[in-house]
Amino acid sequence: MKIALLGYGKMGKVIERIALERGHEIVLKKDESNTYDGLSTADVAIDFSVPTAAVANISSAFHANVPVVSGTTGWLEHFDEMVALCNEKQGGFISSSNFSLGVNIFFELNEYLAKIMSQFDSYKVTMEEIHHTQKLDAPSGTAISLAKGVIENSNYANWTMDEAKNNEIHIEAKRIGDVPGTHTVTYESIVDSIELKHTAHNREGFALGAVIAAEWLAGKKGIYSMKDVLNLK
Ligand SMILES: NC(=O)C1=CN([C@@H]2O[C@H](COP(=O)(O)OP(=O)(O)OC[C@H]3O[C@@H](n4cnc5c(N)ncnc54)[C@H](OP(=O)(O)O)[C@@H]3O)[C@@H](O)[C@H]2O)C=CC1
Ligand SMILES: O=C(O)C1=N[C@H](C(=O)O)C[C@H](O)C1
Repeated sequence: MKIALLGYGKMGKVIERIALERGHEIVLKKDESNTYDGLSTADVAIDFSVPTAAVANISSAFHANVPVVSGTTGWLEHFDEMVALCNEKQGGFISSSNFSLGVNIFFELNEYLAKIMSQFDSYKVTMEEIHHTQKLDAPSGTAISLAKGVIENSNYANWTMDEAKNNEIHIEAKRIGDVPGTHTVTYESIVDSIELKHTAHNREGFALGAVIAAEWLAGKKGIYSMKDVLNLK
């Protein structure tokens, strides 16, 4: 496939290496300074940029009739707009806060545990995410996805980074060194704790998942998620 990289930072460079290893061609490496020249020749655009650029990048791809795999986080208040544009252009779109196989398995475990724990008032759930000090957004998109997974399968109504009310999930965001991404979901009672934890050792899993998602999306129209790609529905 011909791939346009929208965002050529830490993730873009790992995605480039994995894509080339899998026999793909990179037709555009867009950073803040250059244009979208070459985008329309791509079979797919992979966006790992910054929260303030994702909407313009994704929109540009849909207007160029190029399907999009977006991993950028911190822009999801505009998600519905991008879905509407994708449908208007009859495009293809996969957005995920985390493309790694391990985290998507973690998402399933999180939802399963939330269903079980919703029966027991004696436990309170909290979340912690740890990332590198260069990360622009907080909490992480993965942590927000985890919180949504609990909310959809329990009596919790919202998440917060402040002190949580009874029906809220507290998310603690820590920024330490060059940590790739560690997420912990904890259910605490007065007698014990139950913890789910995912630790990324590097960015390989995120990048491989994004390239596999791009390969899966080829020729498809519509809005999909990693649940579709990994057949986890
Ligand atoms: N879904 C997933 O699996 C994962 C998602 N992410 C997310 O991906 C995003 C990128 O992460 P990461 O690669 O580590 O971050 P980086 O900061 O290393 O890379 C982002 C790049 O985007 C560039 N950029 C800035 N403006 C634009 C623009 N208008 N168009 C294109 N590129 C632009 C930046 O350039 P400059 O530095 O000059 O501003 C930078 O090189 C983040 O939102 C992060 O949360 C990260 C890992 C996994
Ligand atoms: O910025 C990062 O590095 C990461 N961001 C994503 C997120 O916000 O969840 C995914 C991963 O945790 C790495």
